[in-house]
Parts: sequence; structure tokens; C-alpha cells
Amino acid sequence: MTQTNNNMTVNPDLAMERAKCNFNVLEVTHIFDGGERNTLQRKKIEDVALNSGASKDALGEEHMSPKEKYENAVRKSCIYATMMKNELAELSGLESFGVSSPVIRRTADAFFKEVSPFLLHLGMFVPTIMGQCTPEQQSYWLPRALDMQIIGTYAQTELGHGTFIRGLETTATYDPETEEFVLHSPTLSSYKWWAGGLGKTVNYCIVVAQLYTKGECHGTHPFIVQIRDEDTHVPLPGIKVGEIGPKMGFNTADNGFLGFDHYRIPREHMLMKNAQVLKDGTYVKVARHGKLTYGTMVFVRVVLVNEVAFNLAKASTIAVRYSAIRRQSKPKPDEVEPQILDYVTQQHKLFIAIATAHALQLCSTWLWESFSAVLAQMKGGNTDTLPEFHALSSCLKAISTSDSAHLIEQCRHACGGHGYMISSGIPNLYNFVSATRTYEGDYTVLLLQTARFLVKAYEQAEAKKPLTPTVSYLAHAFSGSRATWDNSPDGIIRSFQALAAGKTAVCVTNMRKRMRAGLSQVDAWEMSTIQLVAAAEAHCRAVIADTYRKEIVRLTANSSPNVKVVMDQLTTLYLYYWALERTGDLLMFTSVSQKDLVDLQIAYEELLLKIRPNAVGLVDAFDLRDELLHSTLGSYDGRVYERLMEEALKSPMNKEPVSDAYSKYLRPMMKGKL
Ligand SMILES: CCCCCCCC/C=C\CCCCCCCCCCCCC/C=C/C(=O)SCCNC(=O)CCNC(=O)[C@H](O)C(C)(C)COP(=O)(O)OP(=O)(O)OC[C@H]1O[C@@H](n2cnc3c(N)ncnc32)[C@H](O)[C@@H]1OP(=O)(O)O
Ligand SMILES: Cc1cc2nc3c(=O)[nH]c(=O)nc-3n(C[C@H](O)[C@H](O)[C@H](O)COP(=O)(O)OP(=O)(O)OC[C@H]3O[C@@H](n4cnc5c(N)ncnc54)[C@H](O)[C@@H]3O)c2cc1C
Repeated sequence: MTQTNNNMTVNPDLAMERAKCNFNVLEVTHIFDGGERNTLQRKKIEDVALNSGASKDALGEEHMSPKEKYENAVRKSCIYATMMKNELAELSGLESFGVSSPVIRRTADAFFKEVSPFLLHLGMFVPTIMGQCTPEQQSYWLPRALDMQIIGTYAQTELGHGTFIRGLETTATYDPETEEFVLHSPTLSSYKWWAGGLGKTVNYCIVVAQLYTKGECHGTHPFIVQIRDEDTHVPLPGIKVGEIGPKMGFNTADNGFLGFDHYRIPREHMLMKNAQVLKDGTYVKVARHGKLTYGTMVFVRVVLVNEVAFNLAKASTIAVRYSAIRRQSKPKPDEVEPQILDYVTQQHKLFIAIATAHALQLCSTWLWESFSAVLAQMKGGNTDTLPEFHALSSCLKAISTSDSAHLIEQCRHACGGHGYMISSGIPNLYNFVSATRTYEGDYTVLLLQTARFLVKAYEQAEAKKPLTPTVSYLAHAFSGSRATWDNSPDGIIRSFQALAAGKTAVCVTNMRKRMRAGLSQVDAWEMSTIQLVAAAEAHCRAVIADTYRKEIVRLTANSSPNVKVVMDQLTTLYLYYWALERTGDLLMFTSVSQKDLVDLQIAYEELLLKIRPNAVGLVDAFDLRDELLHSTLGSYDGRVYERLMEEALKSPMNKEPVSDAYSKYLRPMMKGKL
């Protein structure tokens, strides 16, 4: 049944799929990685980090108790952190390890089926030191944090407030007598809640608190706070800290709670890049823009687009490979059972996941470059591009995390019953990615931030004022006629822009009507929020479609003909899919006819068939090592049934022929002696 390929025994259906693939897989890997150089560097990092076998567990994480799981995750985090400080730092070209390398972050996934308790240290504590400290503060804290002499987290959310940062209750009151801030948690709802690593791992954290000085509140500001002894790790007096308990995912991240009882920290521990408190208690605002203290969140939102693209690539790899080896049903009685990948409905579930992973990956690179440009301008004191970037990063974070979570779940559906096994790898991916829709700004809340920007941009367009690049399409919103439908890629993208413009126009019109009818501006806004969220979503889809298309055209300019074809097919599939998902909107805001939509559906179905022979090649091109997939269903060799059985046999339940539960409960009940 099986055949050997590069010394590996490969399932024959997978081998057949690979033989059928008509494009150069490595070329597509380079596109996904952002160039051949990046692929080579990634592979080197993976070789060093993974070939030693240090990422492997003798017993699967899923069979450990919560305490064992946590301790194992700390053990492996320390191994990985040491690698990052030594051999990996050099390989990734970083002067000091960590913060800018998504490859290092992704490689870490081989070590953790859930997440590392150090994630917040590297993902938010270090970036906050880099983004919110003065140069003097940074020169003190950054080397210690990068060297992991101290480990930190980001404690902003409280029991009572996560979204509404201005509503946080923790106070930091300046005492000029001692030149200290007094941190205090005045209520139960003011307890910090959720910060990753806080429960047991970290000894420092960034605490966001309401700053009071000279009797006046100046709003929320970040402070660096020691919470545990650097030697004994015992919580310091005045600190109440612990772990918050089991969650859907993140169970190796010891998310924690934290309360302060008049806990004192030195004045210098306020992060003073954007605002300062002088020795006498005078408050000095330094930043030109009021929201710069939200900078770490913006950074993580940008990173998350890349993060979810990677996780979606993993889920689609698992589901497509499994669908190639799985045979089920007999539509043609004289033929063998087909691979489930041959069912068009299966292709409909899966190919959009592959295309979305590409779309989000390319958008994330583009977003990162835009972010770097905004940061460079801000260094020169210019914050003009920040509002547009905040609107953009907010909607991309919301839509990328939401789409990825939905599509990962769809990949699970595509794997039938076996997809429900933890060993398939998909449940852990889903649990991780579904949290990204909530944290770092909930989906609805972030889309409403984008909507705020869209409405302002619409009013500018109405007044014939200049528009920023991502909303320049709004200038055409006042032609009075519906956008002309045309099913070319550019035509579909123009239609998506017309939807976003049309929906924004409807929101503005309705809000104005409501205000004329007597509602306040706030109430008129509130009553329109369902439509505002829809407008922001439409805007984001137009941005993703436009960016994906432009980037793929640019990146395949010198590709071989078949790579160009398959990349074009995927992009077109993405556009057709979303046009068909939004037929009602297209009928409202463009000239599309019923016949156009029927034709589009046929074209979409034909496209699925064209992509079908290359499906396994496309997921192979993500080049995800088995160690990263953690999957019985998705491994490169396709030995699915063998792996499922091997994993089942590892279950501690199979250690004894008869369970203790038999003599304790079953037998007495069956014998009528309970
Ligand atoms: C070593 C072992 C292995 C380790 C393995 C790791 C290896 C690592 C290797 C490398 C590391 C690389 C890095 C890896 C990173 C990996 C990923 C990181 C994952 C981290 C996991 C994170 C876990 C979760 C953390 C959190 O959730 S932290 C808490 C986040 N909280 C939020 O996001 C709260 C959301 N709320 C808000 O943002 C705001 O409150 C608000 C909703 C925006 C409203 O704010 P408010 O002040 O009330 O403003 P408004 O009145 O609404 O608006 C006024 C005005 O301001 C504008 N505005 C708002 N925000 C911003 C902004 N951010 N920037 C600019 N402008 C902003 C807004 O638009 C308004 O403008 P206008 O008045 O002009 O309309
Ligand atoms: C796994 C995980 C890890 C986390 N890690 C950290 C961490 O390390 N550090 C940290 O500080 N925080 C962390 N968080 C907290 C996270 O940032 C918050 O949970 C998140 O920002 C959402 O805030 P909330 O929980 O207050 O939700 P809420 O704001 O209470 O949201 C509940 C519902 O109300 C809706 N809603 C709220 N406000 C509005 C509004 N204005 N308009 C319309 N609808 C609204 C939301 O859309 C949502 O549906 C983590 C959370 C999770 C799940």
C-alpha cells in the first residue's frame, strides 16, 4: 500500500498527488516566505532548533495534568530561550534575540502545542520597553529583559474592563515626599486579569494604571513593576498574584491575576517616553498624539495578521493532505471510493483556506512595511499617518483573526470525526486562533474604530477634500450611479470598494436622519453600529483583495509560467469566493445581474477543478515541518491511520486492561449492589 520517497514511506495517494503537481513547489515557498533568502534562513533556523529533538515530549502534552503541562512548557521555554540567545540569535541576524523575528516565533511552535509562558515577555513586555521608555530607561531595562535576567508580561486588562482602557481602575498616585508611585487596586473589578505568564512565571510586568499627581487624574499610563523577588520568586509584600484557571486554550501560558495594596515603586518606573512626572509631581506631556501609549497593542495587532496566516496555513495543510488520503462513499458503483478531495464541496471548504493563508500572509508583509513607515515618520515628530494606520491595523486584525478562526474550524469539518481528535492538531489551532479574535481588541470594537475613520473620510470626500490612500476609492462614492459590474479581478476589486463606499454612505445617511429625528450624535452612532461594522468589514475586504492581487502580480513577475497560473487561480478564487458570499450587497451597490451571478458561480466551480490537481502541492509549498504541525492527519508521509492508532495506544487509559472504575462503580451497579 505504501511507497518509499526520500527514505520515507509515503501514502500512495499522497505520492500520486505530488507526482501530479504541475508547478515548482519551491518557487511558491519562496513567494510565501517573501523571497528565497528568507526561505534559506528559515530552514537553517528550523534545522538548528528542531534537529536536536529538544522540542519533543516523551508523553504528549494532552496526557499531562495542568501542573505538569505548565512545568513542561517552562522547561522547554528555557531550552528554547537559551537557543535563542546563542545559536539562533546569530542565524536570524539579530543582534539580540527575539522581538523582530516571526521565524523564531514560528519555530517555537514545535516546542509548544499550546503556547509558551514566555510569549508575553517577548510579544509585549520587551516591545513596550522598546516603544514606551526614554533612552535612559531603555538602556537599563532592555538588556536585562533581552537576556532574560528578568521575565515580564503586559498587565492592562482588569476583571471589570478590557476593551474600555480609559475605564481601568488601578491607580498610580505620585507621592513627591518619597518620589514614588503608590499602586493600588481599589475594587475587586480593578484586579488585573488575563496577563500571560503572570500566574507563576514572571517577576516583572508592565502595569497600565490611572496616573494621579497633584490631585489630578491624567488618564492611563504604563509602569514597569517588580512583583516577585528576583532570587526566591516569592510575591513581594503588597502584591496579590495568582493564576486564573483552565481556559479553552492557552493552558500552558499561566494567565494570571494581580492586585496591589498601596504598593510603592520608584518614580523612574513610570515609562516616560510619551509623558513624564517630574520629581515635584508636575505632569509633562511629551507625545504629540494622545494615543501613543497604545503603541504596543498596535504592534501586536500587526504581528497577529501574520500569526493567523501561519496557523491557517497549518490547518489547511493538515486538512488537504488528509483529504488526499481519505477515501469515502461510492458515487460511481464500478469505481473505487474517491479521495474526499475529489468532492467539489470539499474543495469549496478547503481551497479558500489556502487562498486566505496566502492573502493574509502577503497583507501582513505589506502591513508591516506600512507600520515601519509610520514609525519612521513618528520618529521625525510627524503623527499624521497614525489615524489611517490605526484604522487599517484594527480592521485587518479583526478580519484576519475572524476569517482564520472560521476557516480553521472549516478545516476541522473537512476532516470529519478524526479532525475532532486533539492529535489531529486542529483543535489546538482553533483554540489559539479563536482567542486572537478577542484579545488585543475584540472584533466588533476594532471594526468600530475603523468605521469611525471611514465616516470621517466619507465626510472629507463629500467636501472634496484629499483622502488618504486606503480610502481614496471613497472619492467615487458620489457619482450617483451604481458601480459597473465586471468579473475581471480588477472589476471585482472595484465592486468591493463600491460596497464599502455604499455601506458607509448608508451609515452616514441613517445617522443624519436619526439626528434630524432628535437622537444625539452618540445615540445615532449607536443605532447604526450594525451597519458601521458591516461597512468596516467591507472596507477591509476591499483592502485585502486589492493588496493580495497587487502583491501577487508583483511577486510573480519573474515566476515560471505554471507558478504564475496557479497563483493567479488562487487569487481569482479568493475574489470569486467573496463576491459570491456577498451577492446581496453586490445587487444593492453594483450593476451586477442575476445572470452575472449565475455565471460567476459556474466560473468559481470550474476554478476549483483547475486547482484540484495542485492542491497537495500548494500546501506542501507552505513547507511546514511535521514538528510544527503536531498532527496525525497532516504529516508529510500521510500515514494517518498508523499515527492515529499509535497515538491512541499512548493514552494512559490503555495502560491497564481493566479500569479501576469497573470494580468501583460498573460492577456494583451491574450486579445491583450500588
Ligand atoms: C523563549 C521561549 C519561546 C518563546 C516563544 C516566543 C518566541 C518569540 C520570538 C519572537 C517574538 C516576536 C514577537 C512575537 C509576537 C507574537 C504575537 C504576540 C501575541 C501576544 C499575545 C497577546 C495576548 C493578549 C494580550 C492583550 O490582549 S493585551 C490587552 C489588549 N487590549 C486591547 O486591545 C484593548 C482594546 N481597546 C482599545 O484599544 C481602546 O480602548 C479603544 C477601543 C481603541 C478605545 O480607546 P479610547 O481611548 O476610548 O479611544 P476612543 O475614544 O474610542 O477614540 C479616541 C480617538 O483615539 C483614536 N485611537 C484609539 N486607539 C488608537 C491607537 N491605538 N492609535 C491611534 N489612535 C487611536 C481613535 O481612532 C479616536 O480617534 P478620533 O477621535 O480621531 O476618531
Ligand atoms: C487568551 C487571552 C489572553 C489575554 N492576554 C492578555 C494579556 O496578556 N494582557 C492583557 O492585558 N489582557 C489580555 N487579555 C485580555 C483581552 O485583551 C481582553 O479580553 C479583550 O481586549 C476584550 O476585552 P473584554 O474581555 O473586556 O471584553 P468586553 O469588552 O467585555 O467584550 C464583551 C462583548 O461586548 C462587546 N463590546 C464591548 N464594548 C463594546 C462597544 N463599545 N461597542 C460594541 N460592543 C462592545 C464586545 O464586542 C464583546 O462582544 C487576554 C485575553 C485572552 C482571551
